[in-house]
Amino acid sequence: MTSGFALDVRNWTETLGWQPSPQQQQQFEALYHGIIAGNQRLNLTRITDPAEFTEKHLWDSLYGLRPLLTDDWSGEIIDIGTGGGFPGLPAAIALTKSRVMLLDSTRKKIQFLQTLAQELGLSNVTVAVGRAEEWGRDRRQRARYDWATIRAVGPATVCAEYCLPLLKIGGKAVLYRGQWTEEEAIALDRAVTILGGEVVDVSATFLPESGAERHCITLQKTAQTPAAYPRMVGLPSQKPLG
Ligand SMILES: C[S@@+](CC[C@H](N)C(=O)[O-])C[C@H]1O[C@@H](n2cnc3c(N)ncnc32)[C@H](O)[C@@H]1O
Repeated sequence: MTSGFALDVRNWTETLGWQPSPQQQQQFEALYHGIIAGNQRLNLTRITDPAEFTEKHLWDSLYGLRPLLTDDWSGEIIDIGTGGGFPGLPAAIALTKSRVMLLDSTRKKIQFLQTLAQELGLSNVTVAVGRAEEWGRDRRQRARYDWATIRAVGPATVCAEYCLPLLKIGGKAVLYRGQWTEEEAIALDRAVTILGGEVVDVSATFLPESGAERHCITLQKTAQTPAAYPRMVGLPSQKPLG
């Protein structure tokens, strides 16, 4: 399709238990080129090298969704603060039966992602401009999603306040983190207890090429989130729970 992009997915079966089909490989490649083109006018990513993109955007996005990759999973995911479409777009490519909502507060990024999703032939993607705090209070969105993903949007306690109100009871949220400290774990436990959830998994790994440290923190919603949450726009990050 394009030159200069070598999608090296040799170890994906070993590390993810999953391999992309030829069509999915083409979509990943087209995603790379779309992001690089968009980067010229939007600040989407500092990662432009193809191998680094494969590891830090594609593999990293899918690592947090490993439990879904082994199934013919057909639920609804919301990617909160999706930015350039991560982890949401790799998720939509890999999970062909899922529906993926890409939410971001920056209109121009969302307009770009809408066009990109169409170019990639992703009919399972919907996009929206909005703040997670407002969406969590919107009756049409609250308690609607099976899974939420959130990467590089804020402290874990803030991410929990953005994600849990949007999940159905039993739904899960994956918080993508780099390092993970005891202090963060304690604060997150307190926050999720307030929000009607619990931490069900903390998975530490290293990126397969660079060896950079990653943690995926999985939350599960176990009860209705109290009506007071999420708090008004800006408050979760100004006064984090926990
Ligand atoms: C650093 S970028 C991360 C983008 C992407 N998730 C990734 O990992 O590459 C953070 C994004 O979150 C969005 N964002 C921050 N706070 C938000 C909120 N409360 N609601 C919706 N989007 C938010 C910003 O507009 C920005 O695009």
